[in-house]
Amino acid sequence: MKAVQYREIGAAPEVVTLPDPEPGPGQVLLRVAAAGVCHSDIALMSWSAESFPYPLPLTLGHEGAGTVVALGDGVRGIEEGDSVAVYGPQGCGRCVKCAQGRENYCLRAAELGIFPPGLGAPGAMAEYLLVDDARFLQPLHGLDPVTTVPLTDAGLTPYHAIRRALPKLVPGSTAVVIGAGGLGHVAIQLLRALTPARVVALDVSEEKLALARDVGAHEVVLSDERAAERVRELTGGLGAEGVFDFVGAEPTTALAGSVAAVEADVAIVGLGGGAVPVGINTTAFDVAVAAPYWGSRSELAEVLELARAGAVEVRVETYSLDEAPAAYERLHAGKVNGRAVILPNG
Ligand SMILES: NC(=O)c1ccc[n+]([C@@H]2O[C@H](COP(=O)([O-])OP(=O)(O)OC[C@H]3O[C@@H](n4cnc5c(N)ncnc54)[C@H](O)[C@@H]3O)[C@@H](O)[C@H]2O)c1
Ligand SMILES: [Zn+2]
Repeated sequence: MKAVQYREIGAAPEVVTLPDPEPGPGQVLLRVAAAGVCHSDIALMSWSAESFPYPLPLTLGHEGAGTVVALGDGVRGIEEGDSVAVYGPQGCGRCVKCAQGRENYCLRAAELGIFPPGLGAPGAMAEYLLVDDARFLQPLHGLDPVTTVPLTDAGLTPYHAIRRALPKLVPGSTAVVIGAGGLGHVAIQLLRALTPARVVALDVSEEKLALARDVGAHEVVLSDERAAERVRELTGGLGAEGVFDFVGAEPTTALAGSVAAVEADVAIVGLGGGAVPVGINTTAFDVAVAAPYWGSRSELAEVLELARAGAVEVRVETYSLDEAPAAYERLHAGKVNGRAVILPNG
């Protein structure tokens, strides 16, 4: 089969030919219909050899959806021909987080060498994907795999972050979304569907601001040195009760801290390495700052239900497997509008 691999530290991803995988006991083989291109992969591919956490070569793609084509011994409850989305986080299967279906917070998995597809284990940017356990598969029930696949990360991650902040997002409140990219443009829609908050979206690109407006942001603000002041003005000087930073770099985490209202919930989702300056001497007391990671299995099921109800619609640009390296370049250059999705089987 053909697959997209990150093979060498600092090199661009490459399209290679690999043996077709076969399911072992308990495993499920998918013919991949769609694989999402996430900015986290770009962060990952910028790490040094010393800090790179996974074995190379690595088949990319931690957002995957496809059709079940073969079942390993002992797999029950799923049939060949089923169309499914893959829940990415993996767990040890024995800790409290795993029992709760919150494999995203299982810390033992990595210690045991159990990794998510595309983030340590072979990922979805290939014609076929092996999934270790049927409990990580969620039926699509008629959803289009191409527009649904980003929901496994670009939908699930903002959904998890927003759920934490729901008690703060009451009528009259404001939610700020920093970065209206793959995750951010879904976050805006989730905020509109789940909360009465006024949604203010920020980005450095006018095109992304147009997309943000198109998917439901009430206000858009260019993310420049005047942005904090603009957001403060829009909130009558009080700041926002929910702040979601999908960039996470120094300028945006500083912005996130400075637009937070008293008792705000600030979620730093982007992996840009910035920190939020909060303290008792700032204007915002009792701000809670969190760095949420991905989401739970039940939250993925909930996000898929929202898509079925028409509450979220991912904007996608589609590419063939051979075009995947070019799709990563476009994402790196900030040119992807919505989410880039690879179609490994054409
Ligand atoms: N915590 C998690 O579980 C998790 C999961 C998935 C992705 N991520 C991270 O979330 C971030 C977003 O991922 P994505 O795939 O949506 O990326 P993306 O490239 O699609 O979107 C990023 C957006 O941020 C905008 N942007 C860049 N600099 C900005 C600035 N200074 N101010 C405002 N906007 C700015 C870009 O124009 C772009 O629209 C990445 O850092 C990614 O690694 C984290
Ligand atoms: Zn991701």
